Amino acid sequence: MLNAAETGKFISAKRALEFVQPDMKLGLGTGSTAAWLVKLLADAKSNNGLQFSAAATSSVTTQLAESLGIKIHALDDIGQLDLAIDGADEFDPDLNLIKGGGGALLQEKIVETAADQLVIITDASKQVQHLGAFDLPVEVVKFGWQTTQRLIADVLKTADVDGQTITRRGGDNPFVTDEGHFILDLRLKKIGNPAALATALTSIAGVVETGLFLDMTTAIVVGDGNGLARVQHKGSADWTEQQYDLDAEAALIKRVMG
Ligand SMILES: O=C[C@H](O)[C@H](O)[C@H](O)COP(=O)(O)O
Repeated sequence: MLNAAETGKFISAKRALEFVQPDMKLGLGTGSTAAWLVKLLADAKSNNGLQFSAAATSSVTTQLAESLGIKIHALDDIGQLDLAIDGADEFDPDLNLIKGGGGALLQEKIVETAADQLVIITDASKQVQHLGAFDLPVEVVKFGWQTTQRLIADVLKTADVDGQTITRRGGDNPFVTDEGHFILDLRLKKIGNPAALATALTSIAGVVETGLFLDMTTAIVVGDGNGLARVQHKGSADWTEQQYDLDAEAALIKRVMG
């Protein structure tokens, strides 16, 4: 019923549900993998009585969650979160990430730095040895954005990084984030020192945030198309594995797909 990629996303979201305890305050991520989580949480709420409160990382996730009966609270009302669960565009062996492929990096970083745990749900295609194969999203304010773009190019030159800066489009116009900013995607291929690059970029006044999520992940869940979920916790080299029976999951998949 689902292709291998979607099955992997479903499996990682399903495995991540095991991190959720009753009455937790949750941060809900953005993207196609996080959408599975939102659907599974809505199902657990209505069919198993799971109680939780939630803040969201984007208008898209807010809309999806509320359409499924999950009330979304303002982050400032809900306060410190117990757990945030989100997807990623890339992860490295230290569980550092590139995020923002969907343009939600700023709200994601605000929500996820306010969470005691960050669980990343993903699949093996996102695993890299060095970050940077995925273009690095950088959120910039509209005012003077082309000047900011030039200053970013200078930073790359100074750091001896051979990179291009591409303005993200949304149709004929630049893509606009939930916070009213633009996104510049940096085509770097390989980021030698992610922490130094993040510091250099965010020292430019027009840069709001980067898609480098460093030292934030507490656990990563990697799902695959055969129903295998692998989990690694920060600071451990070990993976634990759990095999799901896809035939047994078929009814749940059908139910949450609506
Ligand atoms: O801005 C978007 C987010 O950072 C997403 O979590 C990321 O792009 C991964 O999305 P997906 O699960 O659709 O691959």
